[in-house]
Amino acid sequence: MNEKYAIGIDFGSESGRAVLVSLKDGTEVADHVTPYPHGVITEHLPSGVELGMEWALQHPDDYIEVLRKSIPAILKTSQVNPIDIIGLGIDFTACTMLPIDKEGNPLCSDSQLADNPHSWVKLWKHHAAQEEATQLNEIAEQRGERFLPRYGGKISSEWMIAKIWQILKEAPDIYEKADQFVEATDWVVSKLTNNLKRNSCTAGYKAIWHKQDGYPSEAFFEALDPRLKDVVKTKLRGDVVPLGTAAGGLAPDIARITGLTPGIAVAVGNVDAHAAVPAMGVVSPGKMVMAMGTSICHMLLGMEERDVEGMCGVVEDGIIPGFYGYEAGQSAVGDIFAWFVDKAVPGYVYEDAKKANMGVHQWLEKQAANYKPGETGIIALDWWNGNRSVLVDTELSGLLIGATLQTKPEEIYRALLEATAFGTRKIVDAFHYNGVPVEELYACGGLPQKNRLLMQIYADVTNRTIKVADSKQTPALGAAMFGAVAAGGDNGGFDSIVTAADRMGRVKEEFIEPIPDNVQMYEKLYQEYSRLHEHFGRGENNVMKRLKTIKAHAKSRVTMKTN
Ligand SMILES: Nc1ncnc2c1ncn2[C@@H]1O[C@H](COP(=O)(O)OP(=O)(O)O)[C@@H](O)[C@H]1O
Ligand SMILES: O=C(CO)[C@H](O)[C@H](O)COP(=O)(O)O
Repeated sequence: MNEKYAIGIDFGSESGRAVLVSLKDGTEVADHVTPYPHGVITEHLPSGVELGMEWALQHPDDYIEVLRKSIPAILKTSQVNPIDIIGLGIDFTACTMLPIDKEGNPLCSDSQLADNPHSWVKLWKHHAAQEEATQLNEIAEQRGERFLPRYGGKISSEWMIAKIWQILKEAPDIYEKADQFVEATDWVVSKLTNNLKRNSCTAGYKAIWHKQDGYPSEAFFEALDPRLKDVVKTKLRGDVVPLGTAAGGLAPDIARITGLTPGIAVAVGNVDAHAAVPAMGVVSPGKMVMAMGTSICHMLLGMEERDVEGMCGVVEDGIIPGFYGYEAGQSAVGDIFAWFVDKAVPGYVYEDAKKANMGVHQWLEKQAANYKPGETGIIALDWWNGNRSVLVDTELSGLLIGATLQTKPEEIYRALLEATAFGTRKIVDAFHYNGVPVEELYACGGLPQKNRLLMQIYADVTNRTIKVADSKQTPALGAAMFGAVAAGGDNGGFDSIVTAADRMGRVKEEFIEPIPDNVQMYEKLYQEYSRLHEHFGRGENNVMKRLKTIKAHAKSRVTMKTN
């Protein structure tokens, strides 16, 4: 039999990346990135319609553009015969969701509805449904809903039900017109196969679905809003199927635009961070996988269902069959560094970086590496995009403390790197001291490849060894592995994701080890971080929320004046 291959496509926040991998050993034969033409839509729709605060949308055509561009590109570079490509899998940011009509078309592609922002794809980091999430949590708590502890005590505004409820409240006509609400990962798979299948991973982590209990009861939805009573039977209808299941064969029209063979197995959708776990060879407890990019998702396997404060969720078989999959996360990490570089760095840094033939991030990293832990005298809270774990509050915001007239940009940059590491330490501790041990860390995503100082700080702050992915596109590799599982062992693929991980998953040989002196100093700084975390994060001082309210009032007064 010829060597067999699979394709994985990782749909990120800014771009989609496809890889073609050999099923012999997971070698990435070719990869290609397609930036989304419309990027993340935060201020106004392409037609000019203005968006509110905390909105983040995407254009669904951009996902199809990734298929159209990246698949032919990897076929061309690799020169692999399409006959030997037996499976395809995708992973996506989540909860990234959209309303579709009866034919499966996004409502925003209807010109009558396109000017309504609620007809568009809501990206995971759309945070404008916080009011709904807060109310949902209050009602769930009053009713003693069993699902709440499985989500660390709080359902996030990033997730499906809060987003659907926001649509219902603010655009009841869009809610009415939506035949279904779907995760973007399931929608793209439906375009690939002409078959809409809901995957158990996004349903479990993002839509409060449980393997034994199903979705929350009608009575719960009715308590939220009587109009939501039958939302599960109507707009969330359809079977929920396990990861690695084949959604169907590749549709002929997609085969035509991509150059792939019609009918090859396409796996049901998956989530980016979750797909990365088997791609690093992680199929057992004790190993926390961090998908480190614009944000961080922390993934961990456990043998039993435990309550952990502020985790995003625990889902049986949610990552690897046979285990409880735990997820937590930080809603901004690389994005915080990007904010600093784009919006707050003085011009001379750009000039010096240019003279040194370096990027601004690299230049700042090099300067920041000259400081010892504690030497900057500053500390930050990493809440530039709210807090996902353990506080689960998107209304929180950033804080920098200790700056003086002598503070340099590289010191602030270092403090921001450290703040994100402290945020991860909170998450590690929350699991480790609540019966889900974390012995070592595994890192993938863009950041471990880009910033060595950041990775050393993470090892020092958490006092744990970090193993780094040996793949350029780890989630896409994982997605390809699920594609090969969907194809099945008899067709040259695999019978289980564990076998696929054994053969194809990998990490680099060199590990990042904590440095004992740094560990000691960071322990002190972490205590300071924890004090600030409790003070500003648990209601002792709600200044961040008050500032947001003042801002909203001030903004509405400006709008009134200009109208
Ligand atoms: N040298 C660097 N050090 C730290 N962060 C960086 C560096 N270069 C880019 N970044 C940040 O990395 C993030 C992109 O990460 P990446 O994993 O490539 O993307 P994504 O999260 O969309 O998958 C951006 O937020 C960017 O600001
Ligand atoms: O919540 C998620 C997964 O559960 C998002 O997909 C994730 O945070 C976005 O990832 P990235 O920053 O790597 O694009």
